[in-house]
Amino acid sequence: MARKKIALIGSGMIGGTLAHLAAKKEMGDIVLFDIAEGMPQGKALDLSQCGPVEGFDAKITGTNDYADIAGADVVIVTAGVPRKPGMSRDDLLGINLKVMKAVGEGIKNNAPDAFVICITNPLDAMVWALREFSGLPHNKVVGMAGVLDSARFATFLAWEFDVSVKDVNAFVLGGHGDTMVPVTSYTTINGIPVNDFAKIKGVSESRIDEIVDRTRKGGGEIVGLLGNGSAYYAPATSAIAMAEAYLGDTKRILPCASYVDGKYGLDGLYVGVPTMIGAGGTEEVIEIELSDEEKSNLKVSTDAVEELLEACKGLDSSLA
Ligand SMILES: NC(=O)C1=CN([C@@H]2O[C@H](COP(=O)(O)OP(=O)(O)OC[C@H]3O[C@@H](n4cnc5c(N)ncnc54)[C@H](O)[C@@H]3O)[C@@H](O)[C@H]2O)C=CC1
Ligand SMILES: O=C([O-])CC(=O)C(=O)O
Repeated sequence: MARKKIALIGSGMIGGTLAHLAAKKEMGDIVLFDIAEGMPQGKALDLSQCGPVEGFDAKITGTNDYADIAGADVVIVTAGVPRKPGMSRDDLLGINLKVMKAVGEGIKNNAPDAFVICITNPLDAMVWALREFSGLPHNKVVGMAGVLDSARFATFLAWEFDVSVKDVNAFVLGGHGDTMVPVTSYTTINGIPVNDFAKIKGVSESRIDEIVDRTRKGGGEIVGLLGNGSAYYAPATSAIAMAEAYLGDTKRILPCASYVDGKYGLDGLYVGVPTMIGAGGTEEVIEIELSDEEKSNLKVSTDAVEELLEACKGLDSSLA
């Protein structure tokens, strides 16, 4: 059986990390694409030379030509610009929307059968625009954010309770902005609801609220510390988990920016919801019961995404 092919559009910090992870896991052969000349080729050479040390078989190539992504099984998109300290993700909308247009056309013309995972910010608007520009089916285009946001929530909870991260099952819904919705009612420590666990451990409700707030601002905290660019290790590993679910047809239930049309009272929007990923792409959006407060928090978050979609339509008339 031929090896799988993974195309990475954007070979910057996340793109390079994705390539390394995918190679180490022998997920398939890897094509690094970027508009910067020489850079994807250089990264591909460098990464190839990890093979003998780490013991992986993967052909890694770099390119500036979309024709080289032909036949890709999975395409992961990080092309565009990251934010700088003091900026919000939404400030990237204008510049990254143009990038999504070029990338969407490149995918449509060269890898129309791929499962496409978008990472570029502002995430929920960019994945929607990428789907529109590429014309691929909605179930084959998804955004990565919820796996990362949930991993941040889980990390902070594990630190607070001094327990293994493996036992923390944390859950974040909504858009990938500061209005995202960490859902404590669905967050457990190996099955024990987090609020019950907090009582057992003598952790106050206000401390849990602080952790929720830190999760919401988790991306900005790293942007502020790095000073130049944004997080890339955890974003890359989160997208790889989604790609593995597709390639292995594992039917994992992951929080993804999926196309929601009808459920959660939403009308044709990409936003973070529990999603089953298998060989069919995003096979099912799972609608969970939410409290009135959680519903109203989700509405604030989805309203913010809707505003961004309107802004996209204003900037590019082909989206209107
Ligand atoms: N969804 C999420 O949870 C997260 C999203 N991000 C976003 O991911 C994106 C990428 O982040 P990094 O890899 O750190 O940025 P980076 O700047 O290191 O890499 C981006 C790459 O895109 C390339 N590029 C620009 N225009 C292009 C085009 N038209 N076609 C192909 N390549 C193009 C650049 O040359 C650069 O190499 C940013 O928008 C960032 O905000 C970052 C972290 C988490
Ligand atoms: O904060 C940013 O700009 C990058 C990002 O989306 C994240 O790390 O969650």
